[in-house]
Amino acid sequence: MARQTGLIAALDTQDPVTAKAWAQAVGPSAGAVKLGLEFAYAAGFQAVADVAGSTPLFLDLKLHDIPNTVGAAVRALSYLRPRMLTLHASGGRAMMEAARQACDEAFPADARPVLLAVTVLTSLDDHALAETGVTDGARAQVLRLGKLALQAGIDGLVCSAHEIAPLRDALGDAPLLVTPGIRPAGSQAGDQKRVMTPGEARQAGADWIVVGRPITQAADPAAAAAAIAAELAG
Ligand SMILES: O=c1ccn([C@@H]2O[C@H](COP(=O)(O)O)[C@@H](O)[C@H]2O)c(=O)[nH]1
Repeated sequence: MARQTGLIAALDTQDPVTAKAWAQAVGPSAGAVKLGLEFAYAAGFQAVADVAGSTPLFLDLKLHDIPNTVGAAVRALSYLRPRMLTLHASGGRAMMEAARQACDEAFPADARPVLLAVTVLTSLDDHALAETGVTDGARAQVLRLGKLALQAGIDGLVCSAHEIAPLRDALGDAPLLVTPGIRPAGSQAGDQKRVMTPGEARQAGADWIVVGRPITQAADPAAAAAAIAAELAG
């Protein structure tokens, strides 16, 4: 059965007014807004809540620390009621289990966020990954960390669209697959290395694509988001 692919708009800025304007612009096209390290560090967590408003919040904090600290952090941010929350799979099984346990304890059952484990950042190619000591390539590492994350009770994975097919072969249909590194045809890749277009990611079977600068740096962010949503609709 064909999967539906939704758009998450990454609102990477330090300015709450800009973020709010972008959130309104993408509202008709995006299923969630993503606020992350840049915005939270610059503007604070109350601004995160304000910008998201009633739009589902993808809170991209990429937690990565010892299990006790990550569990405590998850409890501390539960008041924000994120719909999705990220952590790094490379933090290990115990860290991910601590995050899952904290979610189960700190959130009401019907408001538990979807926990997403970042496997290999989409800004890394095989060469950059080898410099960190992982020498068998991004695909193998995504599969390794993806399996570990699911064993630890994580709901879904952040990966590039290139890894969707091998992940589905290995892990089946259940895990939610969320793919940044998305570039509409003709747009700049910038620091992203493992990229696909929105249409290619949809064909590959992404549940969600994450798109930032191709929307936020466009002359008309609302039109850019609408064009991506149309490409996803096929
Ligand atoms: O592997 C990852 C994990 C997270 N991201 C985040 O997604 C957006 C992408 O923004 P673009 O401007 O479309 O490149 C950004 O917020 C990253 O922090 C990622 O790119 N790759």
